[in-house]
Amino acid sequence: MAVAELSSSLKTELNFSSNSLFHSNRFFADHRRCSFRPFHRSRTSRVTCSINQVEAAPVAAKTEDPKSKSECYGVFCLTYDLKAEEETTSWKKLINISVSGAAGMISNHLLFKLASGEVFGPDQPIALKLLGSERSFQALEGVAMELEDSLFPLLREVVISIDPYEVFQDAEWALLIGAKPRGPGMERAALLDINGQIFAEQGKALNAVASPNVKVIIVGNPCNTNALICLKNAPKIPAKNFHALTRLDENRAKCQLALKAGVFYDQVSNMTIWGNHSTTQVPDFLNAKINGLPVKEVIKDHRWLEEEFTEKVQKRGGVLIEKWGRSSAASTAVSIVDAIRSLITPTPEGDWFSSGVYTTGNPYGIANDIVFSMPCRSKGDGDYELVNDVIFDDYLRKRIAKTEAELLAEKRCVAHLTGEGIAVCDLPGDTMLPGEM
Ligand SMILES: NC(=O)c1ccc[n+]([C@@H]2O[C@H](COP(=O)([O-])OP(=O)(O)OC[C@H]3O[C@@H](n4cnc5c(N)ncnc54)[C@H](O)[C@@H]3O)[C@@H](O)[C@H]2O)c1
Repeated sequence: MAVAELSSSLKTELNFSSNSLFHSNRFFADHRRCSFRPFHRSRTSRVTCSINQVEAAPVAAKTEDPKSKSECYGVFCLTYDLKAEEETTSWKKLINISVSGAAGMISNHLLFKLASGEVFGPDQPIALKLLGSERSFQALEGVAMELEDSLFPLLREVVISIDPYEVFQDAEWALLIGAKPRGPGMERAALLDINGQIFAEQGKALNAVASPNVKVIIVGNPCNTNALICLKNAPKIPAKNFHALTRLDENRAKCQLALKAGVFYDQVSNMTIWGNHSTTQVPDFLNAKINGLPVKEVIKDHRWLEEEFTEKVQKRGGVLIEKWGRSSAASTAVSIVDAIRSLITPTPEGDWFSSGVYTTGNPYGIANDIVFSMPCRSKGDGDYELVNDVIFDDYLRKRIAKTEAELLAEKRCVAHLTGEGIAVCDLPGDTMLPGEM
């Protein structure tokens, strides 16, 4: 490049930079008054944009010529001149929700549920901070465009980036979905390592920039061990705040019991998934209830419960992949919504829900220092407590021991990512399903 060209290019860059800064500051002032920020494209590989949404009240939209603002994007170029008194006073304080793997299939369902208000409520404005991989960045822009076109009043801000430190800034919820799929012939140990590294990095980023009480739901597989890696790399965040998603398994188990008993699935309660989100998981029919009665009193076919039911739930994901040609996305998104709702609304009296949580001093005698799915209850404050009144029999104990052994082996296999020394991979058999566990 000729010197003259170079200097002109640099000038343009500098102009762009100071221009962006100017817009940023100006709009930030607007943000404080009106609770929104405009799109801003930085010169790095990251793009940050913020959706401007306004309350339903008709307000004059002050538009500048979109073409004159090269850094803004579609609707983000509009600056709505809301008067302070027109602010929606009934809305709660905005919450920051970070989602990784935001251009993936699960997120494609989940983000629209979050933005619509069906998860956090119709008076809860949200900011969505979306993390993608370098490869999926363009698709992430497509996601932002679709969110933009959906005109969700509660969606106040959208950030898209490939930098977890940017996306997790002040996150109050982190929904970690992005992970590499298990390729054909890939060893489980290799998957644990590849995805473990992603979750180690994201744990560090959460530790550095997220809200200290951020609630983290790990969906990307193998989710229990990814959750363990993530929490070990985020020592400032309480280990109790990390969850591995086993709610889809709980939902699947409820559905199978309802089908067998000939009742609608809302009659099935107290369903625990014990252990790993893998084919060693234990759907607990001993403690589950149908119409308030123990399952074994309603379904007399105990052979079906022990053999067919358990295997059906364990392998449901694999069967679905065979039918669909891809892993479950919509029902997974629904189960993430269920998992969040279970933490922000009080658990109905006598019932519980399943979540993969950190084992420390649990009442069931399960090994400490792993992430294990167990029965939980919540007061609706984002926290949970373990349920005490569950019973065990030999069948249940034997099955639980198997899934526990698998998780302990997975833990040894990722010791290099949890700061616990040299990894030793002695995984017991290949129990996970390809593509989904
Ligand atoms: N726990 C469960 O119940 C459950 C159920 C279904 C699927 N899953 C798992 O969820 C994960 C995502 O499933 P999907 O169907 O949405 O997959 P997908 O392949 O459609 O999407 C994953 C996205 O994550 C992105 N990604 C990869 N690495 C990333 C990183 N380091 N940071 C940010 N983004 C990254 C990819 O580019 C892709 O866009 C998979 O690991 C899958 O096995 C878990």
